Amino acid sequence: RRPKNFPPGPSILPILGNLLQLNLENPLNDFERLRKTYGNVYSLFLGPRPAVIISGLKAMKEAMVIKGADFAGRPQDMFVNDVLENKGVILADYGPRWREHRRFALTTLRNFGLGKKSMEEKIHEEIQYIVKKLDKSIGKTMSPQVMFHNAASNIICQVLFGTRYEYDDKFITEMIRCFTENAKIANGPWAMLYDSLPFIHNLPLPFRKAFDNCKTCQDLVLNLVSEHKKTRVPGEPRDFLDCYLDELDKKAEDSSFSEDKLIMYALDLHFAGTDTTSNTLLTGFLYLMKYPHIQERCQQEIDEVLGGKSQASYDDRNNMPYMQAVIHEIQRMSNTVPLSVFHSTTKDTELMGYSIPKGTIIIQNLTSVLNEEGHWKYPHEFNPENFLNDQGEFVKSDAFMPFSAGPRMCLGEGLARMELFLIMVTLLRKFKFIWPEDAGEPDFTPLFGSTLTPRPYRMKVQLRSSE
Ligand code: HEM
Repeated sequence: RRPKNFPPGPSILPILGNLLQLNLENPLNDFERLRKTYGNVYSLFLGPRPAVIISGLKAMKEAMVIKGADFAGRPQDMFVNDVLENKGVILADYGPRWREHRRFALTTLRNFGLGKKSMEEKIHEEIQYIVKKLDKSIGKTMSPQVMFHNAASNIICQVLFGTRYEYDDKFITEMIRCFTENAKIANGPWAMLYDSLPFIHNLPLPFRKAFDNCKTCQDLVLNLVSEHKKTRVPGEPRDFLDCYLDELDKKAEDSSFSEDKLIMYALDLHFAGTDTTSNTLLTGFLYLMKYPHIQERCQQEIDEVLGGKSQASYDDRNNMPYMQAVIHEIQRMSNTVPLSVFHSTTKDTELMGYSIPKGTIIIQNLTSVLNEEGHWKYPHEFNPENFLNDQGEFVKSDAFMPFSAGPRMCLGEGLARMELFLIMVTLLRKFKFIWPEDAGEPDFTPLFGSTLTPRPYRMKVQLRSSE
């Protein structure tokens, strides 16, 4: 039964809660349907667990920004917590461990170049491998899926492990296989059933695959940690792993750092930095092929601004309002992390007049903000005008929230934005991307999971200089 003054919602069945009201393969349409009936703050029961679904900018801001600390927890007893053994930073509950690890990641990313030229160089180095791959496909069609995943993964690998991997290296192929599978299992039907029906936890059901995948990744990173321990010079860190090992040497008494947390932490960052950026790029190129006139206008602006420069720099974005608008529109429409990462309330609190007890699961329906009417000129269509004013200047609405907002907001936003800009500008400067004539119409219905993934597609690649 709903507690007093709890947000409204559909009637609840014993044991199953509201599971039967959701399409467990992809509940996004159900969330929207229920929002229309119950409003921007409503509740559902995932089995016996109450969850509040927040939609629309006003309620989202009240929860995530104005009352940020009240809503900054993470549930600690769900499928994903069991898979990741309650370690790492993404799922850490609001408190000292999360705060120290988050601060450490931000400092380390900055020390290894984020926000500086050195990170741009690392990204450009990786782009050369993408270019090489595309060069080999000139005049033909190719599938960009693996290429973008590998590239995004390598960029974060350079920071984490001080190395990049060839695109067919076992480390990277195994990691990406595990990540992509787990991203789909994590918000999928078996995870929902696991969260709702505790008695199935030990049964040999398909969700076990996620545990096996996680174990595979842990072993791969464990090997890297062992190698690092042999070759490191304390106090002279080469990468994130070395920095963390240095931190362990300090052995502060009340420190929340430990070697077993390091493995999952590195995995967290690797996963968060790979599946998100690459799926955004994949959706982006799909739109640019669907709308060749938008692709051409980007190329025109890139040519004008870069002129004879050998490569784009991140600062060039300030002179490229159209390209900026296109990248933001791609992020808005690709809606890569549609339900954010589940939060929980850290104390009894209120939202839009409703009472929400401590420990309630909070689901952010980011989709409902990214396409909310009243905030966008064209909420339901791909149109860079959504980010341009009448003078053609780039403007960003508060409702642009693909990285969420508040204390738990994505800590990789800076890196992701730099990657998206440099990769898209460099590739569009050199190549033209064409939807193959025999491929029918592009299908924009994504595959659902913790990240949304466009359906596999092929693209035809042409050199622009040969036009
Ligand atoms: C287009 C790319 C990306 C998108 C759309 C994205 C989106 C998100 C979202 C929606 C969250 C959940 C925020 C919340 O719970 O309120 C998140 C969290 C997080 N992201 Fe990203 N992300 C992207 C790229 C990255 C990259 C490149 C990294 C790697 C450095 C990263 C690391 C993280 C981490 C560590 C968290 C957990 C933060 C915390 O719990 O305190 N993300 N991201």
